[in-house]
Amino acid sequence: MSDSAPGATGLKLTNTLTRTKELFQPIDPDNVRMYVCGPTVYDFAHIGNARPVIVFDVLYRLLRHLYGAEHVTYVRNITDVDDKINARALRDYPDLPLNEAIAKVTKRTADQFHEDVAALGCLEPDHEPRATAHVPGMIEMIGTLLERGHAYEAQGEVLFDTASMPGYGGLSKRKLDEQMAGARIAVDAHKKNPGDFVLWKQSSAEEPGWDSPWGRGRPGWHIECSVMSAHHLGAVFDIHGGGLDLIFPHHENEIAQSCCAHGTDKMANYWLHNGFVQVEGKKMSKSEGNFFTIHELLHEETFGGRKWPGEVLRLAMLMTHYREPIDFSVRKLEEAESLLAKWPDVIETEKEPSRDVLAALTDDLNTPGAIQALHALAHEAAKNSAALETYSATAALLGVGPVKADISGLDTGSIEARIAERLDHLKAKNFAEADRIRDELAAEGIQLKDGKDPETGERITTWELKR
Ligand SMILES: Nc1ncnc2c1ncn2[C@@H]1O[C@H](COP(=O)(O)OP(=O)(O)OP(=O)(O)O)[C@@H](O)[C@H]1O
Ligand SMILES: [Zn+2]
Repeated sequence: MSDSAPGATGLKLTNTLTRTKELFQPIDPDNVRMYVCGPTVYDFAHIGNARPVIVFDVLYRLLRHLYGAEHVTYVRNITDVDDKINARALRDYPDLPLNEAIAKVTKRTADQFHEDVAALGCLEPDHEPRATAHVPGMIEMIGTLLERGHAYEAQGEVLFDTASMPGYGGLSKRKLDEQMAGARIAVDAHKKNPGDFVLWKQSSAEEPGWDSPWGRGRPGWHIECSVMSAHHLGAVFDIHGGGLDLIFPHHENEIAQSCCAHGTDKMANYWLHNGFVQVEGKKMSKSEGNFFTIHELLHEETFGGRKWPGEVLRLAMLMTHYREPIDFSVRKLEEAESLLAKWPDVIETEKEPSRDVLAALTDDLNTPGAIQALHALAHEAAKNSAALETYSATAALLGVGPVKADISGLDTGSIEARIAERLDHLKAKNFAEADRIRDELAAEGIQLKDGKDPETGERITTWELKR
């Protein structure tokens, strides 16, 4: 394939399917399609969970730059069916009916997740499907897998028959017989092969469930992503991403289900996986207890005795290549903060981003190289206004630096109406009410700046969104 192939932009990505860096060529350059596995919403997200969100946000921004913003579709799901959610609901709301308790846990966690990743400068995906809204699609896909001889029923479960798929294990390069060794045969006696995984399982009266041809039950985790990705992106799409730990079994099983249900030999053409955020050489994870939540890093003083701005956390994450491990440390954050402190404020500009930065990013998202080039440009930008514009366009492309937040989702009419109301209160010397409005807006992240109109001398108030 050459750089002049249709849709080729020179972007190269390391594809886990082939373990090589490949030239990216979209199926349809008018609609470049990417799916990233999102959070299971039962608890605060930790800074390790933030890594795929930030990494794929940079890839999303880059694709939008290369193909045009309206030619990229990014889907990141929310897993709101999971036994860990049920357990949390029972623990936190023992007096509520289970469905209500689950709804409370998932709403609380998803809202927190959105707040956290917005503070890290991440754009919202184009679609954010929730598993609970796609159960009929899952039942349909499981039915197809049964019909086609890729699944079987046993002891109230529907299981995927891994032996029915000759290419099973192609992503993780695991062979079925390797999975056999070390398998707990006694526990899994109802499975034909130990690697067979659950598509559907029956629910007891106390567990959440949906009616299905196999009784009232709930879907397994893997089928959720196969259905939600096909719904928004089709049977075969361009990029599928997530953390390294998802290669096996989650992504392997997504591929098995999707390919066998749709009769395709691929689910996505490029599979990208980010490395781990580690603490003292170990994966940061909830089960190890060695984690820091995004929320506490932003708002509490538990890590290094202070709070850390979202911009610093984001830059620190991008200073390491996405496939490498990151040791999460105070030093790393301080390094990012001192870089940011040297960079000028970003200005509005239509200018193209720096070619050096683009060259780094299109080389398998080389963000450390991009940051180095941006730093050199920031130095220039302090002296020269053309460089300031290029620097600004480049910082905006990466979503780093003191970038003004995206206000496109805000109700600006309501903000302006409240500002006008506050000005009326100030004129009437009704200061308490004026302050109340200012505080209310501040709580929404809207910061007011009072000034004077140079001609009339009248008080004017402008606002900006603080991340
Ligand atoms: N330490 C980490 N570093 C980088 N990515 C991570 C890390 N831990 C989880 N992820 C990624 O975060 C995303 C959300 O995954 P998920 O909700 O399953 O978290 P998790 O694996 O349950 O977290 P934990 O391992 O702490 O229980 C996935 O893409 C996963 O690969
Ligand atoms: Zn998934």
